[in-house]
Amino acid sequence: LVIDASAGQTIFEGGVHREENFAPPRLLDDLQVDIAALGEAGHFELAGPDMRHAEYCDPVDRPPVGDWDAFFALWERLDMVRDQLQPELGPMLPEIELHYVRYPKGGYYSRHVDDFETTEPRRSRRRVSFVAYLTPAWTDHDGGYLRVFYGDRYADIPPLPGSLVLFDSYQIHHEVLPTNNERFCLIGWFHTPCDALKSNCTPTRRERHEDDDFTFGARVYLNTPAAAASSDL
Ligand SMILES: O=C(O)CCC(=O)C(=O)O
Ligand SMILES: [Fe+2]
Repeated sequence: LVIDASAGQTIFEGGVHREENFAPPRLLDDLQVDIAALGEAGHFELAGPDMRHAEYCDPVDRPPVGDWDAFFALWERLDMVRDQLQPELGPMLPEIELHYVRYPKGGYYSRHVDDFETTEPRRSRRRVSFVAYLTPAWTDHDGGYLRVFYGDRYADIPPLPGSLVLFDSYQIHHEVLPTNNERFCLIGWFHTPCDALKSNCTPTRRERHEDDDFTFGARVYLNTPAAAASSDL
């Protein structure tokens, strides 16, 4: 197991799983080199809407700079996480949505959810959100906590270097509190396949899947590798 065995159950129940030292210190060092090189190459771009103040970069489709092997090591570990979570959370596509994010001093991200109802047809939707925190050092004074909401209560999660945080993309409202220092992370989403013929696949009522099928509300998605392989994000 690449993360704690309790992770799938925690996420299934609408909790937040935190895994400390997901990226070991040496990998963290190399990832910082990678991010710095991509920054110098001008590969980061400001996110559009003003609810967030951060810059994003595609770590996969990149100019030939940085430490690809370090990024790839993190990507592989995340793919193992995806594999580990499938028995509890249902099938998730091998294509993973990924961004490096840089929050400058004063950066933030207002309260939001990562997946929401849509009337647009879609082939997959965000199922599990994850954030790998890649800032070299963090102290309480740096701020930039991830605030997660449970109804009218909340918890503040420190962006500890090398830690990984995972939660349900549809259920968990969250925000990034203003950071007092530059803050780096790799964020991304594991997608679940949708029935391409239906307009959307928003879960209305959650049920635990059984054997090879899993159910969100009224819809059943078959766990067939062929279906997963042919979908794109
Ligand atoms: O930076 C973080 O801790 C979370 C970012 C986030 O919520 C998002 O990009 O959707
Ligand atoms: Fe988010």
